[in-house]
Amino acid sequence: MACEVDTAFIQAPEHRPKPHISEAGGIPTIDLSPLNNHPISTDLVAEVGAACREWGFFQVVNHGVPAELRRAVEAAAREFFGQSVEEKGKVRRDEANPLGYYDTENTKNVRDWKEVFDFIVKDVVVIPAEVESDEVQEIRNRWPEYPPGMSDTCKAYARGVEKLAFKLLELIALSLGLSGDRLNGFFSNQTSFLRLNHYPPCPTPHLALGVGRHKDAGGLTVLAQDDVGGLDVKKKADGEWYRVKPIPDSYIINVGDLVQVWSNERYESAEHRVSVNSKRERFSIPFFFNPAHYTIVAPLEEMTSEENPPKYKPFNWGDFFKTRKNSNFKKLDVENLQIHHFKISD
Ligand SMILES: O=C(O)CCC(=O)C(=O)O
Ligand SMILES: [Fe+2]
Repeated sequence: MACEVDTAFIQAPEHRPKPHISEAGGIPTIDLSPLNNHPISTDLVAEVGAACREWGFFQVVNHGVPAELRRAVEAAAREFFGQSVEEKGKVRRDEANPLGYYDTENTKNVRDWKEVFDFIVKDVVVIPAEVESDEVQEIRNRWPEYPPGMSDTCKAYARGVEKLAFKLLELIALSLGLSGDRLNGFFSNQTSFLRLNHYPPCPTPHLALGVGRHKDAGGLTVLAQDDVGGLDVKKKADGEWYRVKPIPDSYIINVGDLVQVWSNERYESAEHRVSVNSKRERFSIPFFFNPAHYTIVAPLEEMTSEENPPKYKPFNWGDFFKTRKNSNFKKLDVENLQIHHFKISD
């Protein structure tokens, strides 16, 4: 990455990070150890519900993902990104296959100060070949030669966070007054993927962002961050940005756009972004828990009534996902696709 900042990275003044961001009164931390008891404690369900309503974000501790799996994948990420761009470029993502290494992603048409490596949990995932076409395409992981065993390390970690994601899906369903397994059916042929994020130190952290402000498009996200910090979440109530304080071995959970639609806006996906700094590189690993490509997403019947009619028209997840991915790849002159484009006006 160039040392002088390229204008492609420069955020419009209103989106540049402010130097003082509140660390106090941030997103709630929830202890998941009551999950070991049956039935699931109603206090825990209520805590998850309150966090989803107020923030759309929370951290979890005692989540059951073995720490060794996380250590191993963090070490692999460090080794992989430590190589030359030429080496990393051997597993570069392209338009035909969105998996692998990538260092020129745009969020809302501004370039992010980061490099990433994307992979899927299973060996193959089916997505639409083109937007609004019946043809499908199989995508497969691209694994680098170095570090050795990276595919096994990444897959073992993925299976661990996937289990956690299913537990969270159940808690979220219960917190909406639904049966615990109500949302599971959407996730039987997942398009979930994981991303290794590396944010190098940035000479102009006041002008650029590691990831520009955005909402996650899928079901929910299970994120591991290191001890550097930089993730900022916008709170609905006051519109301010709050920095998420790193808690060792915890996970940061956020509900994505699909939960917003399924719940008919009882929960909303929150805007977030990543600030960078000039001194320390930062690593993070999100797991994006996404449904099967053919899922038709619409407010759940149980979440709507005559007084509370559906706020969204049904849409196809595969098309939405594919359109969003294309916009990360290319710089567009228009706003990229967002769920508000499916909103039914009041
Ligand atoms: O690095 C982080 O803390 C968050 C990254 C993120 O929001 C994303 O990749 O969608
Ligand atoms: Fe995100």
